[in-house]
Amino acid sequence: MLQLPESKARMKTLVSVDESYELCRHLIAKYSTTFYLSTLLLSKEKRPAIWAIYAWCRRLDELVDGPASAITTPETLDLWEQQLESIFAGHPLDNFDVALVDTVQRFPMDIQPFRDMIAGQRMDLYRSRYETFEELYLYCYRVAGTVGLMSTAIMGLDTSNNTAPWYREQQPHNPTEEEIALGIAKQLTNILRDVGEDARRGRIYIPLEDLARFNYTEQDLFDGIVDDRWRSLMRFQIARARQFYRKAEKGISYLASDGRWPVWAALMHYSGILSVIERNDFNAFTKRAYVPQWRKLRSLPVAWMRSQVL
Ligand SMILES: CC(C)=CCC/C(C)=C/CC/C(C)=C/CC/C(C)=C/[C@@H]1[C@@H](COP(=O)(O)OP(=O)(O)O)[C@]1(C)CC/C=C(\C)CC/C=C(\C)CCC=C(C)C
Ligand SMILES: [Mn+2]
Repeated sequence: MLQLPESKARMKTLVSVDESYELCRHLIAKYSTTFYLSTLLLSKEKRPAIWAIYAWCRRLDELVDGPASAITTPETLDLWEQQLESIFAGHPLDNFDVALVDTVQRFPMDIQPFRDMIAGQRMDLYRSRYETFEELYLYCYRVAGTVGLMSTAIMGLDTSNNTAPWYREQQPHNPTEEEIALGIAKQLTNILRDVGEDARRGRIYIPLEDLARFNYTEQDLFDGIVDDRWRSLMRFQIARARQFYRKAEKGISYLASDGRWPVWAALMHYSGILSVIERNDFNAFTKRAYVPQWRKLRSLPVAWMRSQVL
């Protein structure tokens, strides 16, 4: 179980930078094999930095989502925020933070996306419904769009894409919106895949305005009713998520070349979850939509081709 660190006063000597990256590597490999495998396609310098970011995000998410979430309060997140400030000031307070301090020094990045993610996790402490898509979008930006901004700071951009004559007059394209779009698409996908699990915890992320549009009630959702109203509602949600994937795809060619393959691979895997939901006749309540390992492996050469030519 992940825990907040002991208080500063009781802090023991921290591990070395290498040992800390190893802790982060273990954490990502344990929680998310697919993310972990995608990071192996990155250069040796960038890979551990992504692990450090992942570990910070995952530990934060576990505070509000994991087994110890019952004892997480807004004050816990205040503490986490103070710890973040300390990381950016160069002072790690626990063994995982040692790697992140090294990462933010080697790959200068803005602290704001990290603060925004804490704000997103805070929303999970007091909200279990979203009235409109605009409200849900803010949540998705905070808990997932921010990951795009953090990761791109490490993966880097390749400005040689901006050398065509028509760029001379303009600012080079900065793919911030596309970076965020991939996080949004991924989060919308998570929401559709986990709809049953979330309902069992009393949570509904699908905007209530959408439920109303398809004449589907909260009670129907808690009862796991799969009928034509539900199928139409899900088709609508899936189409929306795919719009964000399409937007994200347009930004990948602006990434430094070693980042394009892993990002294509990750994108194809997440968007594949939507197709599995369709194949399951939209029954996300009792059938967990997952992409089998062989299919993920099969998509790697296609992801590579796309990373070379698109
Ligand atoms: C130009 C362009 C397209 C650039 C690409 C930018 C890029 C690499 C974007 C990555 C976007 C992305 C993969 C976002 C992940 C979002 C995510 C998984 C959010 C999860 C939130 C809470 O959701 P929930 O509780 O429903 O999920 P679980 O069931 O608990 O999983 C998060 C859990 C927040 C915490 C996020 C993470 C732990 C993921 C961090 C991932 C990385 C740092 C790796 C990204 C790197 C690559 C190579 C794809
Ligand atoms: Mn979670």
